[in-house]
Amino acid sequence: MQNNSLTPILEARQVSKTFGRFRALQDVTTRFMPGTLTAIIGPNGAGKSTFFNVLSGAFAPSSGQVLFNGQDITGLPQHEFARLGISKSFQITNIFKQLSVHENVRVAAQMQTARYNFLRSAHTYSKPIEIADQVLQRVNLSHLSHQTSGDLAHGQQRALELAMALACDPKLLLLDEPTAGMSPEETMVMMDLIRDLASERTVILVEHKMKLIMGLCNRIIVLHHGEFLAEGSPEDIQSNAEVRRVYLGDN
Ligand SMILES: Nc1ncnc2c1ncn2[C@@H]1O[C@H](COP(=O)(O)OP(=O)(O)OP(=O)(O)O)[C@@H](O)[C@H]1O
Repeated sequence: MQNNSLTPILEARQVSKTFGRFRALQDVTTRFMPGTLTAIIGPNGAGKSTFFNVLSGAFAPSSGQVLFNGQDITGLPQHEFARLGISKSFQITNIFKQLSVHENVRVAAQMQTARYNFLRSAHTYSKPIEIADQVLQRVNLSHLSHQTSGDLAHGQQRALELAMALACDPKLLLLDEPTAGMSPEETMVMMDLIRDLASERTVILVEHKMKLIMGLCNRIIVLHHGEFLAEGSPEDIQSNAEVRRVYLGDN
């Protein structure tokens, strides 16, 4: 495995994904450098979620390769992605709604610590509690630690998902529409949090809210009909005529 600043932390090489005879992704090649905050955008049905799922290990690509720090991770099981340090935002349906906020994060943290502390039972019990305390503070949910998760407001549930992803201390964090369904106030809080998290790790997100993306990310990738269309800074993308035509509706 390589590990220098010129090695992409994640790379997709000619990645395609078919569902039956339908090709949802076609030969997508792109690189994600360490420390960058990248948004994947595109019109409805462009293949964003499919690409996100391939990058996070939820789907194996039908062809092509995914590399993490230069290591081929194509088709590895999801838990191997997590072990390498790739975490994705848990979907709300993955929250145990009957458990408390703290318990949910502890379960996520336990998956991480159990691997390293298999034979050290005392540490195995105390470490997840410590991690849960830290990440809940990080996402501003400490005051709701003992609340039943199902009773949280929508924005707080999304913050809890993020806390669960952070409990694994990922090197690469993948977020699928982190502000979906949030109020403008909740969106602002989440944006600040993502900006803060991105100062310490690589972040890739799929997001529909253009204003949010433009103010948050330093790189944008545009997909269209399952193909790579463009990449660049927010300014590059805003002024790209092809992107404006297919994505922003300019003629
Ligand atoms: N499991 C599946 N089986 C069949 N077709 C699928 C499946 N998942 C996605 N597709 C199709 O692949 C295409 C890309 O879907 P995808 O969800 O990746 O797009 P998207 O850019 O995330 O869209 P949206 O912005 O609407 O969420 C769509 O035409 C979709 O209908």
